[in-house]
Amino acid sequence: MPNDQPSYQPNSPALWQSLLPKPDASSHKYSRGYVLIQGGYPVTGAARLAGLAAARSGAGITAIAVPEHAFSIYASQLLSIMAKPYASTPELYALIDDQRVGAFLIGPGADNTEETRQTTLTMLQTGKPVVIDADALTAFAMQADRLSKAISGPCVLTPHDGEFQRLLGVKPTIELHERIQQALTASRQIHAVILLKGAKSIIAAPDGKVIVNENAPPTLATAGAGDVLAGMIASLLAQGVPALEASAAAAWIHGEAARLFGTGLIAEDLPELVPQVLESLIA
Ligand SMILES: NC(=O)C1=CN([C@@H]2O[C@H](COP(=O)(O)OP(=O)(O)OC[C@H]3O[C@@H](n4cnc5c(N)ncnc54)[C@H](OP(=O)(O)O)[C@@H]3O)[C@@H](O)[C@H]2O)[C@@H](O)CC1
Ligand SMILES: Nc1ncnc2c1ncn2[C@@H]1O[C@H](COP(=O)(O)OP(=O)(O)O)[C@@H](O)[C@H]1O
Repeated sequence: MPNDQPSYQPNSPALWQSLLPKPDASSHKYSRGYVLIQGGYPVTGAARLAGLAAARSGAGITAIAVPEHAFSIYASQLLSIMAKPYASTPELYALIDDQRVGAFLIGPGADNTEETRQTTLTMLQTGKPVVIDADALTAFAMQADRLSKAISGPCVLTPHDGEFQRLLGVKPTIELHERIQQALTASRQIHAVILLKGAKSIIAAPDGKVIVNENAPPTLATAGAGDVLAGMIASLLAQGVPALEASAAAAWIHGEAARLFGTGLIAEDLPELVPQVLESLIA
């Protein structure tokens, strides 16, 4: 009897370790990757967590585009990560137009608004890698076709079950093979890598490749862990790692950092442990 269950690979460093970026003597901060994150208001912690994660994952420059009225909130708690204020939509789009940006992240704390939708579409128009998470997924609830039409470059969507259901009108199941099929169908429909988060995260690419990440302790079920993961993926994309491998590597490293920390994990702890995990993988 033919086996029509979708095939997948368990996530392991062997799938992506050789692609991890290594700085050398010719590196400068821009050549190591510039991540631009959309920062929202009043939920400001999420983009900052993502920024920390992007920077600790090796991006040479991480910046958060912030509405001018929220600038002091962001800037007061950021040092190496830059808060870039904008007073108008054209000013925000000028930040997005910066040729040096290597990858974008939108969603953490962005709010479910028309502005979030338009900013996402503007990022996608650049053709550069874009990570779409959290509120930027919700902002396209039942409008996945609008996203798929706009995607022209590498793109990773990182829904949890609720966001997946809002975006596509399909409730993810628990059964692994059916869940893989759901992620794969979404990936083909949207033309993006889908990282469907959970205890076992499914990472599906439009070409049919699927990786399942099980390196994830349950302590990751904590506020902001997804924001950190999104920042890590954006960082690897900005450093030139392809979308499927960037997603798989980030998921594995994220889980490993959580495992190293152990009990009492909060999202802030994850970026701090990423360098230790990267060191063991790159050495
Ligand atoms: N430090 C910060 O600043 C932080 C800021 N954050 C930012 O907050 C913003 C919105 O966050 P949010 O928690 O309000 O929205 P969301 O996660 O969509 O939950 C809404 C509902 O969805 C459902 N649901 C179904 N499946 C689910 C699942 N697997 N995991 C979770 N939920 C699931 C569930 O409803 P239920 O199914 O239980 O009825 C749930 O009540 C967003 O911008 C984010 O970036 C956070 O990241 C935290 C740290
Ligand atoms: N029970 C669990 N076991 C392992 N990992 C989990 C579990 N629940 C959630 N995670 C992981 O934790 C992260 C939670 O992300 P998300 O739901 O977006 O949270 P937030 O919006 O608060 O950042 C994801 O990487 C997900 O895979």
